[in-house]
Amino acid sequence: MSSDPLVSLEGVEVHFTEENFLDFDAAETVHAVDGVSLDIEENDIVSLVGESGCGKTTLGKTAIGLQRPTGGTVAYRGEDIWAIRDGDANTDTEWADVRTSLQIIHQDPGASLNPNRRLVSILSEPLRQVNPELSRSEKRGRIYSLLERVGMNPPADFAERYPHQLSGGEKQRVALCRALLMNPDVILADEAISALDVSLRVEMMDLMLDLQDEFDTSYIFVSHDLSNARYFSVHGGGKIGVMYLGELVEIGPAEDVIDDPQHPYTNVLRWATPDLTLRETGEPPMRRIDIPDPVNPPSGCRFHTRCPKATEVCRREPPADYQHGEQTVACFREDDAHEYWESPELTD
Ligand SMILES: Nc1ncnc2c1ncn2[C@@H]1O[C@H](COP(=O)(O)OP(=O)(O)OP(=O)(O)O)[C@@H](O)[C@H]1O
Repeated sequence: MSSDPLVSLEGVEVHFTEENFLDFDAAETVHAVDGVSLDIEENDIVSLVGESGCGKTTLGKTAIGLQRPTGGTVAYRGEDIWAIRDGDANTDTEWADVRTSLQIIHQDPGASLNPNRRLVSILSEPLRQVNPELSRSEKRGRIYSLLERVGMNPPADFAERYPHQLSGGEKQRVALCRALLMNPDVILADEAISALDVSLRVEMMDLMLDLQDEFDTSYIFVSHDLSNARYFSVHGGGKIGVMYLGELVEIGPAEDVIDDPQHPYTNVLRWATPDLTLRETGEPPMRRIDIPDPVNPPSGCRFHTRCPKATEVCRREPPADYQHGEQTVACFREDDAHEYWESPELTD
């Protein structure tokens, strides 16, 4: 067995260049992800949180090989996945196997389930790919037992239904079954519970966690909702990674990040999550509420334009990653000897 992480991102950057059809010289580059390094281990859980547009989905898709990075590397078990994809790697690893190992479930499962096929046919497809040796009745047996396992009873009845005959929660369970039947190493759950009724969200997260051990998989859980990310990562013993304008500003064990946030932006997210009942004051702990444009991210620390703790040096210099216990934090405040402490406070 290799000791390499399952998936390892090193200095990953994803920039999207958008043409301006009125002025071809004025193409704009969106800095969706910048300089992110992150490891996903076996049976790991990493929840990615942050405001809309901060790059969570792009980072998740990059980690599972659905988005090619414009800079940095993404390795699967120590091998560069894009070199495998391009046939440039000196390896026996096949791109098709990498693709099978890295799965996704979306916010809208309905869109990814073929409306013209019954569930038994939708769920036979991954088995055909991964276990071609199974007979028809063995496939059916596996599908029934998994449907039963995710609470869709009686399975023989559900197996004959079409996607439009299912509720949103049932569709999401089918999407989860389909991903699991691929026998994946990692599932990217991209806002996978956000569209469900609040009462069903915890049920779905519990189901995903129960199935994690049985199927030996890791999750990258993308959510704009810190309380869901907390539930998922705390119950699964995983991490929370906080993103701001394309950068990972804090990552660590879920309880540490929630109970003892080190980055001033993590504090804002915590403040903005009423479920956490952690609001200490009526005012948000930041100087401005507007999010800067990812086409033109601020210099230095990207959060300096809103940060209540920013000093002149934050405008000038991007902070390094500092270690605070098991948390990794991109903020000068972690370094007692940094010139930050002598630098004049930003007030504009
Ligand atoms: N294919 C694309 N082409 C151009 N820009 C893109 C593309 N995909 C994403 N972006 C931009 O990249 C930035 C990050 O988007 P992303 O969807 O990763 O953020 P997010 O944190 O997942 O947001 P949300 O929670 O709203 O889904 C945004 O500014 C978005 O508009």
